[in-house]
Amino acid sequence: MSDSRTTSAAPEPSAAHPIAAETSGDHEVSGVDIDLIDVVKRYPGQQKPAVEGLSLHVPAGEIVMFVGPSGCGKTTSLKMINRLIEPTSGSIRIGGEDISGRDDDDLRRHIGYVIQGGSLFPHMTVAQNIAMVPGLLGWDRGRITERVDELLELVGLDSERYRGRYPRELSGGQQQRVGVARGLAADPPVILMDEPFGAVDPITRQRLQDELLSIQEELRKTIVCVTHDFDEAVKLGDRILILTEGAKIAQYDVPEAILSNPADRFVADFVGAGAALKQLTLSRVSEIDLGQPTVASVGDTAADVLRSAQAAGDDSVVVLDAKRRPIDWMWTRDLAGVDRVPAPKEGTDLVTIDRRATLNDALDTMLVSSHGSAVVTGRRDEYLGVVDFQAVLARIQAPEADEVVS
Ligand SMILES: Nc1ncnc2c1ncn2[C@@H]1O[C@H](COP(=O)(O)OP(=O)(O)OP(=O)(O)O)[C@@H](O)[C@H]1O
Repeated sequence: MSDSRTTSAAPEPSAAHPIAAETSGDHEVSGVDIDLIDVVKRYPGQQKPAVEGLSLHVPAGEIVMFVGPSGCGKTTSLKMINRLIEPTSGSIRIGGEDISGRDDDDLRRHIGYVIQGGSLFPHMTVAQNIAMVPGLLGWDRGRITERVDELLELVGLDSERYRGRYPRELSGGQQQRVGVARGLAADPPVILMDEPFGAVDPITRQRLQDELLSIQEELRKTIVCVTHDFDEAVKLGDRILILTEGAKIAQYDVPEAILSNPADRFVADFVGAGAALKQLTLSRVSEIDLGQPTVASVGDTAADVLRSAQAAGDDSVVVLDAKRRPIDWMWTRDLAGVDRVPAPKEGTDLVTIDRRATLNDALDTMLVSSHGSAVVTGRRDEYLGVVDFQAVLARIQAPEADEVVS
């Protein structure tokens, strides 16, 4: 069953600032604790409660993933945290404050909510969608404009280009990014997500997940996220909550513990036969020694670049832009006949991987790369190096990886 962390006592409410930031260690935690105490939800006309007495402690600044079979009560449990659904009994505390006493509209303005597809208002621009909650909270115009630009940047969209667009003028992945920006807009300490990346293709999904991890590294919100995808839960979750029918806790623990020590047969079945392989999802690209092939900028003298590449024994060169973001990955043979390093050809879309991506993601990306390896980026897409199969294998076979891949 659940570990001791599921039943810690709820903190005392602070009368002055019930939903305020906490600090822990080196990192500023902007999230707050969430506590569910014996929460029951019985829908009218239903024989059995959808949620039969859920008690749960979500620590400030962590991502907790809710998983479990269809109909087990994940979404009902999530929506009770922002009172989109009212519990039949029990209590919920956010930052120590019992939310039943709060005005529900006001509560929802202080809790981010991100759902599948972004659910943007079609008649509003990107900027208007993001600005909605800050507007309702009475922020002044200048502060809102600044915030919209900052958030678009944070979710990887160029503000100039996208702030005036309507949702129909965006791809599914971009709409989802705007949905995340909107959820973060008023800087809420708590963000609830329901299948946030369910509607996008696997590569976009992977990028959005990486971006969420990157944002979380900076902001340390408390995030509760429902997913159908167990791999996503392992990748994103500081903890995973596995529920059975009636939102009963089958196991609540860190991903490593669930994978290596499932609490019972139900969890073992749920985790599935590929548990050892899934552990690849626990290792990140950032743990790997990256290769450092020759780099160049557009316009560099080709002969100089070739000489450096040959001296280093490289058969390819990574081309960076002025902000050190990778834009092309050329074979040295293609430099032989030119004077200067050319700009990437029209339509070149270099596939890169974020350092927070998992080794599973890295293997997927390498398989579609013509180089058989992948260019790795860090904060704000800055170039870090290159990862190849040998490096991934070396990581998996390293002694310290034994407990990860057993
Ligand atoms: N408005 C409602 N009225 C009556 N029953 C409902 C209502 N909403 C949900 N239920 C029932 O409550 C149970 C839990 O539903 P919930 O949507 O929370 O499950 P879930 O785990 O999120 O499911 P899924 O993974 O399929 O989205 C289900 O049996 C569902 O049929």
